This record gives sequence, C-alpha cells and structure tokens, in this order.
Amino acid sequence: MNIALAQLNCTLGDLAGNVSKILHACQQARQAGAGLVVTPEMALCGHPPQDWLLRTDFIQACQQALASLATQIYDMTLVVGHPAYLDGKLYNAASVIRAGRIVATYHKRHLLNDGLFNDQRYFEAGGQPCIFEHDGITLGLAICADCQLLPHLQSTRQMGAQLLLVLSASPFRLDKLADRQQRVREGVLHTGMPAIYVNLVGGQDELVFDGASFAINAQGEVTHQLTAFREMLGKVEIKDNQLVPSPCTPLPDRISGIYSALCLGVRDFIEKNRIAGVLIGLSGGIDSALVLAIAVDALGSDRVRTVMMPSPYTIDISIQDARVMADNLGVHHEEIPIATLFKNFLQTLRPALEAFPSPSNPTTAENLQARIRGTLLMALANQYGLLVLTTSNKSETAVGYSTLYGDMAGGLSVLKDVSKTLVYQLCYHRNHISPIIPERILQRPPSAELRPNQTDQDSLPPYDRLDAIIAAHVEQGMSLEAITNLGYEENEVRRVLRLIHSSEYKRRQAAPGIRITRRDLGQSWRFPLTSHFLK
Ligand SMILES: Nc1ncnc2c1ncn2[C@@H]1O[C@H](COP(=O)(O)OP(=O)(O)OC[C@H]2O[C@@H]([n+]3cccc(C(=O)O)c3)[C@H](O)[C@@H]2O)[C@@H](O)[C@H]1O
Ligand SMILES: Nc1ncnc2c1ncn2[C@@H]1O[C@H](COP(=O)(O)OP(=O)(O)OP(=O)(O)O)[C@@H](O)[C@H]1O
Ligand SMILES: NC(=O)CC[C@H](N)C(=O)O
Repeated sequence: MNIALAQLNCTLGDLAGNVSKILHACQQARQAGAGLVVTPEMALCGHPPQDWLLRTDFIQACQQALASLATQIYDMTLVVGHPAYLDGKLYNAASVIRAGRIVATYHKRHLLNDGLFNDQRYFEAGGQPCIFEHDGITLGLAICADCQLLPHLQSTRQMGAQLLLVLSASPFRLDKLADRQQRVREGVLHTGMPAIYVNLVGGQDELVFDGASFAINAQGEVTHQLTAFREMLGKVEIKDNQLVPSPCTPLPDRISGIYSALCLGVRDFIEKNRIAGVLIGLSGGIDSALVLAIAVDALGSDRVRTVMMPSPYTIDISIQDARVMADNLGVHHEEIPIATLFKNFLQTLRPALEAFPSPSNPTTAENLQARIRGTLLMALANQYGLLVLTTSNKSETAVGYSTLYGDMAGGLSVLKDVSKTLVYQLCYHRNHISPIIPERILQRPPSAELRPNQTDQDSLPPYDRLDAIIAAHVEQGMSLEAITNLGYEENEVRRVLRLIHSSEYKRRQAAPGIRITRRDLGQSWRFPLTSHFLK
C-alpha cells in the first residue's frame, strides 16, 4: 500500500483553487500508485483563516467546496483538512472521502491559544478519536498539535490504529524542524504507533509554513523526509505493516532555512496578493542590500526596482555600492537626489521652527530626510503598481530606531524578525552561493546617514550586546534582573528595555513582517501602548 503526502501551498480563501490543487494531487498520486492521499490541516480553505471563521458565508462556502470535492473523489481515498459546522458548533476537522462521499470526520482535540493560533476563539474541541480502514490497515487521525496529546494518541491506538496520519499547519521558526520531529517521535515511541506528518507549505501574511513533511517508524526513525519550502507530493510505501524507508532529503541548516523562509514569505505575500513586484530604497547599507537579495531570489530581477536617494549626508561610496549591488542583481535602479527637496522643506518650515522657543532638535531634520524618501518611494510605488519593502531589522524594530512615515513606510517588513547579527550571517550565506553583496557593504559600520559621520553605535549599544539583550527579553521573556544576572551591565539593560517598551507605538504602525523566531514583534508580541512598567 502507498500513501501520498500532499504537501500543498494552499491560498487562504481560494476555495476553488485549493479544490483543484487537491484534485491534481490525487491525480498525481494515482499515477504514482498511491490509493490514499493526505493533505495538510485546513487545506480546503488555507490556514489560518482567523476571523473568516466567524463568518457564515465563509463557512457555507467551505461546506459547498467540500461537498463538490467529495463528488470528484471516486477511485481513491482522500483525507482533507477543513472547517466543519455541526449542530451549531465549528470544528477544525479532517474528513475521509471515498467513493464520492465523506465516510468519517475527525475533530481536532488540542486547540491552541498561543498568540499565533487562536483555535479556542473559533473552534469547539473534538472529543473522540477517529479511525478508518484502508487496504487492510487501520489508520488513526490527528490534526497538528494533537500529535502531542498523549491521551489522544493512546486512545487512537487502543481503538486499533496501526498508523497515525497527522494533518498539519505548523509554521517555520528557528530550530523548529528538528524540534517538531522530536515531539512527534515522543508520541510515536510512547504508543508504538508510527506517524505520517503532512505539513502545509507557503507564506500566509507573517507566517511561513515550511512543509518538510515526514514519516517516523515505530522505532522513532525518520524513514521519509520531504523537501522544505517546496510544494510537492511525497509517497510512503507500507509493506507488512512497516514503513519502507526511502532516501531522505536533508533538512536545511539554520541559516539557509531562515533565508529560504524569508524568500518564500516575500514571494507568497506578493503573489497571493496579486502585486506586480516590489520597490526598495537602496542606501548602500547592509539591510537594504539583504532585502534586495531576498526580493530578487524570491521574485526574479524583473519584478524588483531600486532607488538610491542621496541627501547631503550620503557619502559617495554609498551611492557607488548601491549601484554595484543593483548591477550585480540586474534590477532597474534609479538615483533621485533629495537635497533640493530637503532644503525646500527646511526653508518652508524655518519660520515655524524658529518660532519654537526651545533649542533646535536635530532629529527633526534627520527624520525629514527619511520622510522625503518614504514619500518618493510611495509615489513610485503608486506609479509602477509596486509594493515598497521596508528594511528595518529586528534590532531596530525592537528599540524604535526608525522613522514613522519615513523608512517605516511600506507594505512588508522583510527583516522585522531578523536581528542585525543575523543580517550579517544571512549576507555571508547568500554571498557564499554567489558573491552579490559588495564586501565594503559588509565591512562598513552601520549608519543611518542622516547627519555627518553618524553611526548606529552613537545611539545604540554595540549590536552583539543589543541583540543578546533583545533576544533575552523578547524571545525568552527574561526580566531586567535575570538579564543583568547573565552579566550585562544593569544600566544598559534598563535602557534597552525602556527603549523596547517605549517604541510600542511605532510597531503598531509598522508593516507586518515575516516571523522566523519563537517571538516576533508582530502577532506574538502584544503589549499595551500605554504602560509605565519598565519605562
Ligand atoms: N506614545 C506615543 N504614541 C504615539 N505617538 C508617539 C508616542 N510618543 C511619541 N510619538 C510621536 O512619534 C514621534 C517620534 O517618532 P519619530 O518621528 O519616528 O522619530 P524619533 O523616534 O524621535 O526618531 C527616529 C530615530 O530613529 C533613527 N533612525 C531613523 C531612520 C532610520 C534609522 C536607521 O538606522 O535605520 C534610524 C533616527 O536617527 C532617530 O534616532 C514624536 O514626535 C511623536 O509625534
Ligand atoms: N540614500 C538612500 N537612498 C535610498 N534609500 C535610503 C537611503 N538612505 C536610507 N534609505 C532607506 O531607508 C532605510 C533605512 O536606512 P538607514 O541608512 O537609515 O539605516 P540602516 O538600517 O543602516 O539601513 P541600511 O543598512 O540599508 O542602510 C534603508 O534601508 C533604505 O531602504
Ligand atoms: N496548527 C497548529 O496546531 C500549530 C501547532 C504548533 N504551534 C506548531 O507550530 O506545530
């Protein structure tokens, strides 16, 4: 017996498109000799549908799509993930379809409420395991987080299941792939029931589902491993009740996994929102260089444009490096000096600025440059039908080192969850594949170039310390005292935590960003705007 693992890239709300994708997978499976196809969690409607699940028109459309899908499955068995409305309650479900009808439906039991997934806001928890027969084997079902629910695994086993099918929508984050397999392995070893885990692939707003579907035999060994970050169909052969091992695709290493996640996140955001391409303000610095590399790898050079907008403080090598970078990647590059606009703005503002009695604030003129650039970028985006990619990294986003309506203007923040330290590692990784980022960009001290000889380190602690403190506080939830106990200087830690919590107002207005860590500064970070604690 062969089971096909349909590692699909579904689009949220595109019910007709998802149904044809699932039918196409069934057709491919048939050709590959597999009579049973398993899809990811919520493959019918995409995941996570969030508050669409509270809309009756959405749920009805899902029910109709499921009914239509069922009538088209006649010579095989399909296990598909979908929302199910029953007796006034909504469930996160997996249905077994055979000979044109639904023969069994399982309801997810382990509903998460962890900041990213709010299953408890939408769904009732299921109460029963679900098994079905196929080719003489008894199969049990689980949906994503269920595979860690030992009582569910045990009761499924006790009902006679010999193999567990897990329909999943588990997003990427650092170190997640091995972690996920370990969690599934624990359940397998606990029950002696091998598992096939089929994960969604593709970007959905901030989330990137990495796929990387796999099978684990009763001994806890990975027998099958599908490629990460790619839509594909895998096949698991079962002989004498055993999974027959097949050559496993290696999992990506830490840095190439992050790079692939960022590319897939950008590609799917642009493609699924039907946007023609992207526009990037290219400064000759490292952040915009990395964003450009990712954008070109994601979309191809013909869908990416760059603009260098020198101000009086932009040094020549920045202009040159931006040119070289754009040339290396073959993108359309423009240079639009902003010195005259900057001068005109200051002249126009002068009477009002001088009327203000207190000493002049240098930030006013610094931010004006960033805002002029934001305005020009948005004008070009309107003209060309493009989306502006913002370039602030996680270190800057955490401490508010960016200008509202300036360099924060844009539709997607590619590096929002990537610390400055990681920015460097990603650049070296990308240059190792082919040297596209000029060495000088990698070697120069980071600078906003908003005043003469400015460097980031004038305003912020060195990035290695800053990033460590941010990671300790944001990702690991550590307190001021706990971070100080790690050996960091108390005043510095206090200053960084203050900056983090004082810049919440900026993050609420920031573009969404692609999540790659346990706790990004988007949906998994929910702090009030008004709070005096730690400020
Ligand atoms: N709690 C609150 N809720 C809502 N709004 C609040 C607020 N507190 C201040 N504000 C408003 O926000 C304004 C301050 O924010 P904003 O105007 O953005 O400016 P601000 O944060 O004062 O300055 C931006 C900083 O980022 C640096 N920067 C800028 C651009 C790029 C880079 C880089 O290297 O990438 C660095 C720049 O050198 C400067 O240090 C206030 O004037 C006030 O109007
Ligand atoms: N001269 C410029 N021309 C075009 N875009 C610019 C210019 N200066 C800044 N930007 C845009 O604003 C963003 C913020 O850049 P800034 O130089 O202030 O700091 P940064 O965080 O060091 O970024 P980078 O490393 O890309 O320079 C840049 O990434 C870029 O998108
Ligand atoms: N869809 C889910 O149930 C997600 C479960 C869990 N957070 C994971 O990422 O694996």
